[in-house]
Amino acid sequence: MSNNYFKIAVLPGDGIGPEIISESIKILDVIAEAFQYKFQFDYGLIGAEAIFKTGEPLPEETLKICKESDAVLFGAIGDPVFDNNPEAKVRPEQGLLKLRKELGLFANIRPLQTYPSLIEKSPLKREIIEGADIQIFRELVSGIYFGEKFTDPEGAYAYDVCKYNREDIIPIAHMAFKEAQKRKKKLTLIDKANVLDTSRLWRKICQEIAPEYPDVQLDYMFVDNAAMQLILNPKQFDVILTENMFGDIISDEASVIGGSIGLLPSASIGDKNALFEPIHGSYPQAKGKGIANPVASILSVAMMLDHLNLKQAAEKLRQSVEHAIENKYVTIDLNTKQYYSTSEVGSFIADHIRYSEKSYYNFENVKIGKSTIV
Ligand SMILES: NC(=O)c1ccc[n+]([C@@H]2O[C@H](COP(=O)([O-])OP(=O)(O)OC[C@H]3O[C@@H](n4cnc5c(N)ncnc54)[C@H](O)[C@@H]3O)[C@@H](O)[C@H]2O)c1
Ligand SMILES: CC(C)[C@H](C(=O)O)[C@@H](O)C(=O)O
Ligand SMILES: [Mg+2]
Repeated sequence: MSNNYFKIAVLPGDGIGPEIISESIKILDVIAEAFQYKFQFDYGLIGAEAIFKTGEPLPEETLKICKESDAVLFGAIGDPVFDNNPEAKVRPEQGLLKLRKELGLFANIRPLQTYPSLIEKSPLKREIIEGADIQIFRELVSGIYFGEKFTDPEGAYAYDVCKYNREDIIPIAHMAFKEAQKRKKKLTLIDKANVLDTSRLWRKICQEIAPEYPDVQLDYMFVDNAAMQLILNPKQFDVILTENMFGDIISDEASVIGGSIGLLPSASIGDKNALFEPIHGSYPQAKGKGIANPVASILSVAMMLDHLNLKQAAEKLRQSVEHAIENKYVTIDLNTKQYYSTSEVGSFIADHIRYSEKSYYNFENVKIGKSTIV
């Protein structure tokens, strides 16, 4: 791999997945041009679309493309056909879970921030959310999602086992401590240690590791209280560390602070591979309507650029997203009176990158619509 050529596996998936991924590809095309990189896009089937076409939620070919990539760009999966049928044995979500496991993506990082012009869009009060800035570290390949499961054929009972090994916890705990060191030096482990053995193992291991990070304050919070504290006083959090299912739930909740789940990106990191996806799902009600917010996917691209060490491009992309948001160039989830389509928002961000990247286009002020690029 030369340092300006990258193989990107692209898995659009279901529902709004293809629409938001198109915008991310639009952005990557502009970044390639502006910064002189080359991205090779290898598309793969996953989720319901893959089941309909191949019978498998994660075809071998898709897994191969992902394993050979420098990064995976993932849209969303899930379809009401399966959501509404509890008897379905083959399900779209199995594709994503298998992919995470096969690629060893143990750490799912979900950053949350607020934007000044969107403060009023959150149902929470300004003084509560203004300045909130949280990084959630969610363990992604163990716990109840991956434990033994069983459904009695008669339908009398079913179970899902939640199991954690030390080795599942140690690497992500170190990552979270290191991230806290770079930030406000506060790490909150969210668990249910008053009830669950697995949670007590998480606490024990975090206590063992903590002395290696003497500058980081390690706090604990039970998940039920955390669900309340997140919307009562989100600014008390800096870095959050938690297990798989708690992380899934509290990150959707945390998205309310930012104004829309359509803004929240994520990075799923393993030792060899990495995948970038919004935290939201396939939002099937919006499929094909051009109303989905593409920003979560576009910011996932920014996380991907960081991961590929293309820091300048990542920074430019984030600035361009902020520029769109500050200029109220947003989808309907963020402004029901004046809004733009999925592709208009993507194009606005792409144009801002294109025309403001002075190293490539040597001019200072270009007008796009009502906004001046500076
Ligand atoms: N990573 C994934 O692919 C992923 C994540 C979550 C859910 N799912 C799947 O998605 C399907 C739908 O699940 P759900 O309805 O619980 O969750 P969802 O995230 O798809 O949608 C929940 C709500 O969030 C809002 N929303 C989501 N994405 C948005 C966007 N880009 N722009 C604006 N608003 C947005 C909408 O109001 C929507 O009704 C299910 O099949 C589920 O399994 C997949
Ligand atoms: C679709 C589902 C398997 C997935 C999860 O629970 O991890 C989703 O909710 C997410 O947050 O990425
Ligand atoms: Mg989720």
